[in-house]
Amino acid sequence: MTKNAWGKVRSKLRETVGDHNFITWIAPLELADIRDGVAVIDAPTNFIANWVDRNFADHIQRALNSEGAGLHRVQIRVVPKSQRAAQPQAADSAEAPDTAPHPAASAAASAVPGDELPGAPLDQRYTFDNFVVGKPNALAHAAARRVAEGASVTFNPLFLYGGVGLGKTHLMHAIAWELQQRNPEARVLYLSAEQFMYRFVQALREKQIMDFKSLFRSVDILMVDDVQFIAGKESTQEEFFHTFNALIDQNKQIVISADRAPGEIKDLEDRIKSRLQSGLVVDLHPTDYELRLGILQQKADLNRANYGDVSIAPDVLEFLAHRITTNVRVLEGALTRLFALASLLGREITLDMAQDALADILRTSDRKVTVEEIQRKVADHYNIRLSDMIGPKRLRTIARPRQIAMYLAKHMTTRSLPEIGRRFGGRDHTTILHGVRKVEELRGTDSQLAEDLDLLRRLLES
Ligand SMILES: Nc1ncnc2c1ncn2[C@@H]1O[C@H](COP(=O)(O)OP(=O)(O)OP(=O)(O)O)[C@@H](O)[C@H]1O
Repeated sequence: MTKNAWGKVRSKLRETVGDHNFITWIAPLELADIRDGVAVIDAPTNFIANWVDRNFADHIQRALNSEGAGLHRVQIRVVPKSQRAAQPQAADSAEAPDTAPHPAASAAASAVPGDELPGAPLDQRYTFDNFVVGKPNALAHAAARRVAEGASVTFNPLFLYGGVGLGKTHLMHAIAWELQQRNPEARVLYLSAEQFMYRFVQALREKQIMDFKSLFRSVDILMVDDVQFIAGKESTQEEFFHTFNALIDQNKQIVISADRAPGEIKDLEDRIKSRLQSGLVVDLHPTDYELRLGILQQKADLNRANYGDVSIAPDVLEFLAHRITTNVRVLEGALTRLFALASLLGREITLDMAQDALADILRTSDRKVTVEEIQRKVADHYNIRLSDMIGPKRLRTIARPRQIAMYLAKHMTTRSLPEIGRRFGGRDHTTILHGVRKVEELRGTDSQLAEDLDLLRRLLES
């Protein structure tokens, strides 16, 4: 069995066990050998090996057999990462939550032998390579890159903040991956503020607070995600403050993320606020259309690799970038749903299918542009009367703007063709469809019209 075939088996497993299980349990495994009908699989820790053996061995055997391996057994053995042959970084990404050491945490953890290991798993997809840069996140990305270079500590802490699903966690993981790759010895510790609190409380309960302190003070880089979580939790804040100060004093890099700026986190002690502000504070702005389109194009390419046979009509990505403006996670979810559906049905992803399959998402992120607003803006733009939008005139100077309004109504609202027809003076849905198609066709050849469409869209979205 070649590495390539193992790659295929892994993709299959990802489909059967789901993303979350895959990242946590399957991604860290390596196929070591197949002999006499037995596949030998290496796992990096006892914990993962046991879990996989109990829960996923059958899946793995079936997936390998579907590639012609002819197995009657799968044997999972423990081979710590450091003892494995060189292998791609991506395959080693994630480990079990809580109980198993993460590669990024292992060095730090081993500083206190026998202690509970505090690191959180890193997602192998969250790398700089997979992060699309646009105007809204350029500064945060540049700052993250600088920290990931691991050279001299220039701003400490780096504080990243921004709304839900705008890429804070992605950037934090990317920093951790990069640092680890550049310097495998570096003791990088990434965890959420919630996990920090959990570890702290556990250490208190088990009277191991000195171990806890020395563990956290022995890391080279500490990364704490969603720090707003410790607001209102006094003793955790206190401990966090001391850890923070100890690391800064030793010139160790700290990276923090939160959903808002330090000064805006309620119930956070002032001395912590001011500490958090003492380095570089950068925010991830809400995405703009171009960034959303860039992200969608990248995710569509990744999805194509998973669902090889699915094709997607070009206007679908533009439609999604226009319509789903809430956050990148929702955007990703929408695209995944379309690919899964198209693959199940064996169909191309078209605009109609997208509108249908994503009606729930589109409704909630609908900016509530109405057909009437569209008609008004288009009439203004082309200097025609609003009544001509719904009237019967067939003059080109009136009929074309009307068709443009039909096109925008189809693309920017969730109204069906008959519903749009009713709002255009009771026209039949086939007339609307004809208008939409006409504009779609002209858009490719008439650059003035394409520009008008863009402008009108922006006006309607603002
Ligand atoms: N610029 C980007 N390029 C590629 N993917 C992105 C980008 N921004 C966000 N994402 C993706 O969007 C999803 C949500 O991002 P992430 O989890 O990092 O958000 P977050 O800001 O930490 O959100 P939360 O506040 O919910 O913790 C992830 O799958 C991430 O990969």
